[in-house]
Amino acid sequence: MVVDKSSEASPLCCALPMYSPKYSSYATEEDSNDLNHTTKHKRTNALLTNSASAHDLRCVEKQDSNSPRGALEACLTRCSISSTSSSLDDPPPNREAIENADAEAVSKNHKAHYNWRKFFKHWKRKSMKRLSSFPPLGGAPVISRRSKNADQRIDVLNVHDIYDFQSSLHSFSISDLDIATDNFSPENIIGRGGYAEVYQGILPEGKLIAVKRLTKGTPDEQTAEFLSEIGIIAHLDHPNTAKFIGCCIDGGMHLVFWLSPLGSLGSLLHGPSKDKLTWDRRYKVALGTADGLMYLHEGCQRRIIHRDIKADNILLTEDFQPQICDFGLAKWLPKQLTHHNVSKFEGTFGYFAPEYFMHGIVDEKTDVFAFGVLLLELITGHPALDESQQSLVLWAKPLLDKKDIEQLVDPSLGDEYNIEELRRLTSTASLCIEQSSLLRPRMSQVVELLLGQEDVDMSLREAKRTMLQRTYSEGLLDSIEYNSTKYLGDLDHIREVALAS
Ligand SMILES: Nc1ncnc2c1ncn2[C@@H]1O[C@H](COP(=O)(O)OP(=O)(O)OP(=O)(O)O)[C@@H](O)[C@H]1O
Repeated sequence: MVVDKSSEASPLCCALPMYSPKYSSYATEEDSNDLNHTTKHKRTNALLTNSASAHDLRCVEKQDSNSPRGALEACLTRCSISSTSSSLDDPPPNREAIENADAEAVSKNHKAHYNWRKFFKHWKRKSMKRLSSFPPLGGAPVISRRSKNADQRIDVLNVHDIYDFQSSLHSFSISDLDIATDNFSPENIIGRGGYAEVYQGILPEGKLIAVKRLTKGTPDEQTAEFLSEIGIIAHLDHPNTAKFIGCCIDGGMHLVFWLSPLGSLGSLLHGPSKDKLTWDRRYKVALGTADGLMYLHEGCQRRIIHRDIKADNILLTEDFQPQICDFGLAKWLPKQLTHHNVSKFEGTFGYFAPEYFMHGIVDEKTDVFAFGVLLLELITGHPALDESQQSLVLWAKPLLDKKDIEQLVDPSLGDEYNIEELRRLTSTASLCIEQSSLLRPRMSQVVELLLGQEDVDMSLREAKRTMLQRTYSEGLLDSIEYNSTKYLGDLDHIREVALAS
């Protein structure tokens, strides 16, 4: 096997060629109800093939270095090069079993299984309490070729290397978590998502935790979700991102976070405790979420696109500091790429940017669009899609265009809001939900807009004016021409296809 020297060596730092198939059909929809509640979450998967088997996921994502899991797998594939001298005692994959199948695909599949089994087994064996699991993004260990002699022994990144990084992450045993959650008692369930059940728990020293136990899908799908999420969150360190403290791979896949005592913004905004969300707190949530998203897009070593920004994925600390959570769909975007094309259609209805459901395009601006919808939710108190599937964006847009902003304010706030802050929130929301991604601000501009930096607002509006002039003189630009009616039509079409399958 040849080591690909063109790619970086860190399991979390690979920059392999991008795989960008076009999606062709929409297949499944899962409803999930957040126990904290009320917002109806819908996740759709548009699949290249007609089933979402783990094999499909692996085949698609294995080549996708922008997925943290893909990058981790690429690293571990390299680890397998030295597996003959490994001290691990797993048997190699059974070659006979794959003879009658598509040899290449199945053998890749086996290798991935083998690598992950080996990794997890080794992880458990270390029986370490301190989990020094993943190297920091900047400190990529180097893959080196020790010899090119006949036996092709190559000294590559070893599983041990992955451990030799200091980290404050904790490796929990299943009994730790059983004790903390009272044997995963249903009474301790605080949230349910498309892939997981989340339990609250308490550590012996009295600290409160949230244990995300991956429950849906096949073991391979759970592994995929686990690795995708862990590949991102293990590197995050910002006041406005969820606080990941460790994991457990006994008896299933578990991610452990500090508990956010108020649960999700969605559960509060659309639940019985809505009155806690005063205007000041809403404004704080808007600013903090914008800061967290700016950190993901512009402050991390690699651009991270969250892909599922929504009220249910914003947790709240006891002082209403927002924390972005659920990085199961997140993608890295290498510097040299303007955007990423996804092959699977995933996310949440009501928050999709037009270019995402038209062309599968994912970049920072798709998150910006979703953030705009979130701002509208904060202002209006309406969900992104209501029970009759009405889109908040389409309801709010005419009012935003007419600057009839007071009509937008959540009636439960009465007159208890700051008109200047309302202006900032509505004008920012209006820019974020522009049909054309080019006209949407970057998150750093969003933060400035929310803080009242007029010049950003002016420059964005000037950009829009220029673009419109060009549009009329040079023929209509698709993105501008893509109007609300078409947006609604496409949204309906996608919904119909998803529900029909
Ligand atoms: N650290 C935490 N503290 C408090 N509540 C939490 C925490 N993490 C998750 N939750 C609750 O659990 C819910 C589901 O969590 P999460 O979104 O991570 O699961 P998921 O299965 O990945 O969801 P999705 O279907 O959006 O992908 C959240 O909306 C929130 O209500």
